[in-house]
Amino acid sequence: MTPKFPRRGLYLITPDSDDSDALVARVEDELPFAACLQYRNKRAHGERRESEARRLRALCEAAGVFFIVNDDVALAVRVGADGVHLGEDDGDIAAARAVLGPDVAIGASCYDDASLARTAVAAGADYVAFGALFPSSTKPAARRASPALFAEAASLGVPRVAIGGITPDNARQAVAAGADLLAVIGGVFDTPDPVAAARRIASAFDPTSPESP
Ligand SMILES: Cc1ncc(COP(=O)(O)OP(=O)(O)O)c(N)n1
Ligand SMILES: Cc1nc(C(=O)O)sc1CCOP(=O)(O)O
Ligand SMILES: [Mg+2]
Repeated sequence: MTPKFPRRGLYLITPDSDDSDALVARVEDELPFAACLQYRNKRAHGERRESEARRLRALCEAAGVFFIVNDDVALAVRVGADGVHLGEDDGDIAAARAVLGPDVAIGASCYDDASLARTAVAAGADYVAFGALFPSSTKPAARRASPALFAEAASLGVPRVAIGGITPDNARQAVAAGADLLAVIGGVFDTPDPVAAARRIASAFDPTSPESP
């Protein structure tokens, strides 16, 4: 049975990489702290992209982590992903739903715009993402999203993902604004200790967990 998209937690996204083995090894270490993993490698194409997606799909299956493919509905189908993430240039949500059927999750980038989120949910999206919440070194030109968007989108009834510049130090701010999941690349993978960073971001959802220095 296809798992349901998680309601809360760390939504890890793979960093760009030219080395498949290194990419898979890096992700494996942080998976225990993730509710969800998105395969996003803008440097991989064709067979390498498919092979990386298959390897990560298998790791997620074993770890019980929800697996999402970025941008590419056909690749998501080929590797049996649990979901696909679509941005403004990645095709129509209703068309993706028609291909994927009811059980594969669709996530939608909504940038800084609550009306995009309403349209996406009406078209069949299972979660919405707003960003960039903080300045992002991965995507420095990303337009900035107001923290107020998360409250505005609460009535949509789907998980709200925050993305862009999230780090262990600002993760609690994003959760306090109403984000249900925190999507992170650099705040985990560009740190000296990615496992510790992933653990700290995951702990932002636990109000009883003391903030570590
Ligand atoms: C969870 C999540 N949110 C937003 C994005 C960005 O999607 P998009 O605007 O299509 O940009 P690219 O990631 O394709 O460069 C995302 N991937 N994941
Ligand atoms: C891929 C992406 N999309 C964004 C958006 O705002 O839609 S920000 C972003 C980059 C996320 O990486 P980092 O965690 O390193 O900032
Ligand atoms: Mg995209």
